[in-house]
Amino acid sequence: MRIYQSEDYKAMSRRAANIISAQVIYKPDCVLGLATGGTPVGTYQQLVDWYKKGDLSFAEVRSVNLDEYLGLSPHHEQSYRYFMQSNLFDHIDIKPENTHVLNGLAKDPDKECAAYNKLIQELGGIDLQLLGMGHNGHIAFNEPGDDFGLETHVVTLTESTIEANKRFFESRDEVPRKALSMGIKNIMNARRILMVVSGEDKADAVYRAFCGRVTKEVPASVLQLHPDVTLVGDKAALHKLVEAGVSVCG
Ligand SMILES: O=P(O)(O)OC[C@H]1O[C@](O)(CO)[C@@H](O)[C@@H]1O
Repeated sequence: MRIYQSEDYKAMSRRAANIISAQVIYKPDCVLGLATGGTPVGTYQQLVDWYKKGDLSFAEVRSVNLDEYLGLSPHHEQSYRYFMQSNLFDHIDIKPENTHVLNGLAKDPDKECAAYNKLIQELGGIDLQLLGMGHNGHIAFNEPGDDFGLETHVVTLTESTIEANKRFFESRDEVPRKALSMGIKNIMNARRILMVVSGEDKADAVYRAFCGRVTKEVPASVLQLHPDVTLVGDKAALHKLVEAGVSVCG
């Protein structure tokens, strides 16, 4: 596992974007696993910037997103499809038909999940999976206690995730209680993982994920078992790792 420590959020975002752009340059038709949440926004802005300068093209890239709220239409401003369109897809040359986000309005959510697993397989698997991490150590919407063997499935969000995500909605009541999410198994099957973390409020989760034992209670801890993980964080998010003596690259 490689850990890169950046001075601040901007530098962290630039470094993460560098790793993604290297993947796209190395394999122009790669399959990128993409994430939502506040943390990757700066990474997407940097990629858009490089695309606009003509340094990068996504014309052949295929993408699969980690998760989507159940019950939200793709046009809902808090849906993850909307997030991806407004933060990335609408500003680069990726072909719309090559972008895949779970359908939050699927009539049969279990069928939608099964079809998504098949899709990932048909695309040839994920080359590089971008991940953020929740304060309780969740990755995608895999909450503490979820089985590591699960593929894409319907999830009931924990109170802690609802609490963390209410900042995006008018009120707590509007936060959907369920979501569709890739499982830990899909994530672990990705050839490479890139996790981005930022801020003091993530320092504990980072420490528990990478210095603690591997446990379902901290879903991100499973990444200790993946052969190719890069963790990119700012000083505030990584300081507990550094204090524990874990070696990081500057
Ligand atoms: O980057 P943020 O906004 O802290 O979110 C962390 C995690 O929470 C989620 O947004 C889901 O709650 C994930 O998609 C993300 O990885």
